[in-house]
Amino acid sequence: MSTFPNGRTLRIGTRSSPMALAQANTVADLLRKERPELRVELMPVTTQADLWQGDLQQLGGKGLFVKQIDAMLQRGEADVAVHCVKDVPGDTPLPEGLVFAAFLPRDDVRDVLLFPEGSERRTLGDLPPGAIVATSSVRRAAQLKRLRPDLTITRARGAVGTRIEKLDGRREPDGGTAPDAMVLATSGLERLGLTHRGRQVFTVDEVLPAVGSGALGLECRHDDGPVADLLARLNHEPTMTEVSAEREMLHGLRGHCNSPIAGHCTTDPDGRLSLRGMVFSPDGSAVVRAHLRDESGDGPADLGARVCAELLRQGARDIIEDIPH
Ligand SMILES: NCc1[nH]cc(CCC(=O)O)c1CC(=O)O
Repeated sequence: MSTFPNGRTLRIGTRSSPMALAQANTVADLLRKERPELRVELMPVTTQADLWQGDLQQLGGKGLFVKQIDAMLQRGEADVAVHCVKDVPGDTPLPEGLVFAAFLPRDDVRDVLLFPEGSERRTLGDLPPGAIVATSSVRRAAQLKRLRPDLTITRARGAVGTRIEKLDGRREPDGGTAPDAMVLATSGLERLGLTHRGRQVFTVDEVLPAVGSGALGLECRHDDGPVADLLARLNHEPTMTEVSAEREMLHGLRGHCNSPIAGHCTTDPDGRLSLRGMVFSPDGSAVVRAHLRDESGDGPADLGARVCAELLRQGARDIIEDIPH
């Protein structure tokens, strides 16, 4: 076991959005608790993707939010990177030389519906026919259309707080028309202290969460033993196992960032893993689903591969290939 030298400052690379800063501060506090003498410092970066107002696809996809932070870590300008696992691309391995050293205990994985400030509406059912719901997630859009085919889905760009300002009409909405409702992650609202804005929390049966949702991943350089050992003390094993199963499934599906893919793994009371996966066409009209349990204890990689194989057997490849990207 190598120890992080006392004199050195541990630098945490993070995006500079309020949610990212809250997450990085959570990690910093946990590390200080673990090693009270440790000096921890945040290194906030406003990524190109954060500044870009246009279509993210034109810039190179949503993986860009993590790419720039990972590059800092690779260059040795930070010692740790904190990412929402959901934002870390699953089709490619982590950048050269980087590893996930730990995952924090998973927060609420569910998506939640919000209405403009002051609205009396509480559920999807309260929305009039043809109402506009904002989300940039193709996974949420497809599942909303399955629940309510009449809805119009529009984009929502920017940090979570910015999106809520657009919903409330305190800022110019994306596409010019103010949405009637918006879907966000429960965990994101919690991290910003905005839980009170959530109305209908969707069950995982209504809206299956994204792979990695609610989990924070802590990366470091694989050859940085002292930091890896320190981070390992924060690792929550069940979250690591569940996220591994979900990401194995995602990797096998070879989706792109326009693929509406959902995956959610839980640990049953008997300790066995249970993984659900779904792949949708953008309007939700086509869907394949699989739900398998790791009965024989073969582990997360095996379970992820089996759910993936079942989705592919049902035609997931065709659904994914049919979507422009
Ligand atoms: N795409 C942005 C993003 N990335 C992670 C979260 C929240 C945390 C999580 O779901 O893990 C959010 C906000 C949202 O989806 O509302």
